[in-house]
Amino acid sequence: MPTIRPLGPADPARIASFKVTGRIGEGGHGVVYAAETGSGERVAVKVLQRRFWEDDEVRRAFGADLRQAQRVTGEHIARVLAYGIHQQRLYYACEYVDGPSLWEIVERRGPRQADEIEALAVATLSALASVHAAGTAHGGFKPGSVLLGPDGPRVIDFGVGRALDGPPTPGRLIGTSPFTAPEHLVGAGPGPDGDMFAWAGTMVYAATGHPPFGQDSVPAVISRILSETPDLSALPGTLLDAVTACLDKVPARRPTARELLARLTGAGLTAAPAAGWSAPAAPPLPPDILEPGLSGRAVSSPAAPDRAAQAAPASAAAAPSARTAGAAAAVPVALAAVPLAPGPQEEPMEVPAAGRHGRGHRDRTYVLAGAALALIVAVMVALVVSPGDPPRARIPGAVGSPLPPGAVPSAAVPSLPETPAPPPGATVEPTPVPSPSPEKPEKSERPLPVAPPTTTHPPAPVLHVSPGRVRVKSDYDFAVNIRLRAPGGAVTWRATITEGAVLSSTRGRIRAGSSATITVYGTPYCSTSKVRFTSNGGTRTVTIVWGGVRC
Ligand SMILES: Nc1ncnc2c1ncn2[C@@H]1O[C@H](COP(=O)(O)OP(=O)(O)OP(=O)(O)O)[C@@H](O)[C@H]1O
Repeated sequence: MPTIRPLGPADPARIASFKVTGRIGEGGHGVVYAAETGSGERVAVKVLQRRFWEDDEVRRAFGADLRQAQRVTGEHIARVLAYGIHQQRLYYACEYVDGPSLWEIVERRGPRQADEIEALAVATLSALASVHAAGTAHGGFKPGSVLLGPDGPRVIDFGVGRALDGPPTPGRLIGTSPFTAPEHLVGAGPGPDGDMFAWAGTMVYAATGHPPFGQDSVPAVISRILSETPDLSALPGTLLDAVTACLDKVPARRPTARELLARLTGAGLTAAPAAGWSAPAAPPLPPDILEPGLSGRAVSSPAAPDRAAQAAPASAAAAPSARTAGAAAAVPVALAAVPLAPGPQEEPMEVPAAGRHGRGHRDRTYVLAGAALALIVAVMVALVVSPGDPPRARIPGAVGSPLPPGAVPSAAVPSLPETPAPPPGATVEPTPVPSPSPEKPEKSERPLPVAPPTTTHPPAPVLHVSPGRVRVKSDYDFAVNIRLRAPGGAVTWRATITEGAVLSSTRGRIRAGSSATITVYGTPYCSTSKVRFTSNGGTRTVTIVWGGVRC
């Protein structure tokens, strides 16, 4: 089972509606936390690095791809439960799988036995078939994407790789894993065919402990992916044809997950190994052991106890097999621009310009579709503001367009209610009266009239709440600014929000006569978020109805 470490000072206590309970690990894209839902169910929440949130293109793709991923269900899937934005970071929550990844288990215990690999093949093909049937692709399948839970393998992170790799541009390589399909190396976007290539590589990894095309240096691995046939002799014979077919350099010639699944189950293979899943616990790996990536660094592997006993061929170690090595020289791909020692795994690698297709086309489609959806969505968003308890006033989402009939009732924008009387405990202090100074003799001997002592009320604190215009950047990316004002005395406020959105800040103090603005980031469709402000200037509730085309 994954080791859950305590949270550090920089870790969040909550992510949207999830209560964060510990830190599971950190990958190339972000940090994975253990968390709980309101009903105490354990989930894994991955919070991506901030650079992804900052990239408009990635944010848009993330929303579109995760929405599709949310529809994927299946026995061997860790379902995506929610996704959104948390403190300027993209996150997604998925089912927690109580087990190590295939990568961790192979690093610890060495290559897997034939029956386990066969079961792994069936389970992961079943998962990929579900992903592809939902109209999406995994986009980053690798040994780290397969978690070995107590009830069998579960595939995680589907759809995410597509979003995060970004669109192909001349000179930028898509995919940074040694399991990447050749077409991605020359600019095509991730898709089901690429998943099949990565699936085959993952099976080779399970059987040998090494990616099929090695992991020694970036140019060498790219070169082999593009032109060589790996050594598959360690695979169980039952999988040889399937894996060979999936490693075809021509994407269209690879079988689909569904076809392969039918073929393998037809031949009697099942998703359960003969001895059953042992759900082996993998102790945490030392920090210097990284998951195989085209990082330019070889993965150092500790001498695992049962590894030596496995018959992993020496030639299948980090270097390619003898059978594949010779062909590398013949590859006509100019790799001069590829850095030999690239930075972190996530950095895009430079390759000679390639054609723009695949993801580029998909992205353009998303942009257009997103714009159209955004327009539709924009007119279906409504805000409701109330001064604490109902009845609430309903106002349209101020997007400048009439709402479609039946979507959200339109109404005039009401003026926001004031908090009436000052709080009963307000102190009233007398205004100090200057006493005549003995050092300064008065010109007149007649005593000046002394004003009777006065008392003034300091301005009573009152909180005004004004939701602004709903900003719809894409069919996924909604935000509402809420302006808080303190026209009377200083106001100290706290905000809480129900599920489905994230606040830019949850507490603050506004000086008398000043204002502050907070942002509510909305994520899912068809839900309602309530932001409740409690303060010494009254309680206010803003109800946001996130409309959408699928409501
Ligand atoms: N749903 C989950 N349930 C339990 N553990 C998980 C889940 N998802 C990820 N983990 C664990 O969290 C840790 C970090 O996972 P992560 O996916 O970030 O690693 P990675 O594959 O190296 O990253 P990346 O895909 O970003 O390069 C791993 O130990 C992984 O097994």
